[in-house]
Amino acid sequence: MRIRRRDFGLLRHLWRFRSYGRPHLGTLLLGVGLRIAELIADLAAPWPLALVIDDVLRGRTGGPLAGLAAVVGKSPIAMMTVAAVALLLITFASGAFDYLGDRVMNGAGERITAAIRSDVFAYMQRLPMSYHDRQAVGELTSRISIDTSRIEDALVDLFSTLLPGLLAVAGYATVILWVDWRLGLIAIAGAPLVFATAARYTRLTRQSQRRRRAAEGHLASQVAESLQGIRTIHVFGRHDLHDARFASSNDATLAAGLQAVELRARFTPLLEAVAAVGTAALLWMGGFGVLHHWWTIGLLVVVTSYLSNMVKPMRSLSRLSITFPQGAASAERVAAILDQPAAPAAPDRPLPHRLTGRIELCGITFDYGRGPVLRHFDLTVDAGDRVALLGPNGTGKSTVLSLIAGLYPPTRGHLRLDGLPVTELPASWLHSQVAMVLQDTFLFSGTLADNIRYARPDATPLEVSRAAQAALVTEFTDRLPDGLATRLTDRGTGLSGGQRQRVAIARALLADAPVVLLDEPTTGLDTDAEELVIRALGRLVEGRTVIMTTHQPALTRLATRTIHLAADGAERHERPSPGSHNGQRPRRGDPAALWSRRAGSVPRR
Ligand SMILES: Nc1ncnc2c1ncn2[C@@H]1O[C@H](COP(=O)(O)OP(=O)(O)OP(=O)(O)O)[C@@H](O)[C@H]1O
Repeated sequence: MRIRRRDFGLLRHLWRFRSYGRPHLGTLLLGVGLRIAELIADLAAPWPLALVIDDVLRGRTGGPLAGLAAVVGKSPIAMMTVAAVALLLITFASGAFDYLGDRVMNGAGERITAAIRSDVFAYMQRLPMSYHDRQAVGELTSRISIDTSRIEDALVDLFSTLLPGLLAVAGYATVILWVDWRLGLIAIAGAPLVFATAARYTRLTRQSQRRRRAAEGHLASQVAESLQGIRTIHVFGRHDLHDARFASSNDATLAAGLQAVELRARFTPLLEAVAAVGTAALLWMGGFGVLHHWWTIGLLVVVTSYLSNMVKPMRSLSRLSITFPQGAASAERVAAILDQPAAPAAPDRPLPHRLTGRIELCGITFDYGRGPVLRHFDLTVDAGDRVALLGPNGTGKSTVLSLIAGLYPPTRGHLRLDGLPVTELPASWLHSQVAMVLQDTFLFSGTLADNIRYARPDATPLEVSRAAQAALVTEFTDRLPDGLATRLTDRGTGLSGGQRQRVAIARALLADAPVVLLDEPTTGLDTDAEELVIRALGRLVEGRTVIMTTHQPALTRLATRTIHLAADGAERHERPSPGSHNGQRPRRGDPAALWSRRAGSVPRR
């Protein structure tokens, strides 16, 4: 059998997860021991029958069980009783070892999978945003949930099937040869053919499993996308479009699944047919030998029984031609996540407890991979300044905020907070200094209080409730029977846009970060909701450095400066904000003054 480079590649992917087995090595070895014990019991199983046939029915006096006859006496009843009891004990022992072996192996397998899943999830979560921008949610979900389980199957099979299977086949072959080498040679002559058949199927299955997992991953991403966009589907009544997309992915998955089923269905009968050739040869030549008194009937029964028992581990080994390629294909998909370069670790340096909030962007160029979005962009924001970034759609306003929040590193240029390069700051510290309110606030399942506490898990209930009050969240939660303890369902459905934004503001207030980024926080709200959100924002921006992007003139009342981004992401025109008293910063401690002023029109080019 020719082993291709690609085979090693696939096994390499599976092999790299071996370290997860290391903490469970003792358990896995215990499992192997139990499998060996089961094998020994199985090897002993045909001998009571041989005893009855040769020593009781045919009255033989010699043979391998002569010693036993000397112990229990030659009475046929005594020998048959011993044979029957032995058969029962051996069968029970084999069953018990089988049960314990399965529990030990599969238990270790479950733990190994849980550890792999948890590490892959943690690593994937921390991968840079540029990676997540390119990935479909469903595809990643499928890798974490399904592919890790397939790795488990392969790793468990390595210990529970491959090692014991090889031991069993070798054990049976050795014992058969020991019982009578001529009978043994006849019996095991067909084994190489069985292995050649299994090897061929392994190759075919590997390709089929790769296609199948890719199709399943695509199907999962279709489902996830449709569920995320379910509101839009309902609004436009385009269920038919998504039915069609799903059907196309489903057909591909079905075709790959049917191909796998076909391969699997063909495999076992073929293997048994190959094994039957050996059994038929043994039956004919073994019977011939009995007629010529080369060996006894009992011995022929034992060897025939061994040969048929040998098919069991062979069938288990043949299953590996499915689970191994399946596991290898899945390992390749999971390894693709782990092979993504992680965000570089920040250098160890002393950091201030709290930034003053000065932000500098010098000569920033940024490219998502489809051409520069920002070119040589400069902006300096003094501590306590409130800057509104304005400009047409797609000019890179949100991108500027994402860069300051450390979500992407600039392609070129320098971005500093209080003189510290953002790309060299530890993510957890940076997020404690920069709070962000987005246009679409994502709320997680849990209570409203949990969602507010998301920014600062150690906040006390009193602090959460104060933040909720300041952000005008209590204005609507006071009318709910459970108040802040109201549970939100998946993604926080059940709250209006304005209510969600006020929860986001409470979150940011609780974070108490010196820098606040507001990315179109009032978009899509009606005038009343907008007014409430702006009132809440007024409390949030007080005493902090703020950069906001907005198309809503009302929000620019909170700004001290407005900056217009031009379409090429570089050119800009800077004006004092109309709400800033000729460019003077509004008085601190008087946010009401900010939202009571009439919104002035924002000067445009
Ligand atoms: N994650 C991303 N991957 C690739 N391209 C992106 C990504 N986010 C934004 N872009 C592109 O970058 C450009 C700037 O987008 P950005 O959202 O920063 O603009 P904006 O000025 O905030 O627009 P708007 O006013 O519509 O919110 C757009 O052309 C957009 O298509």
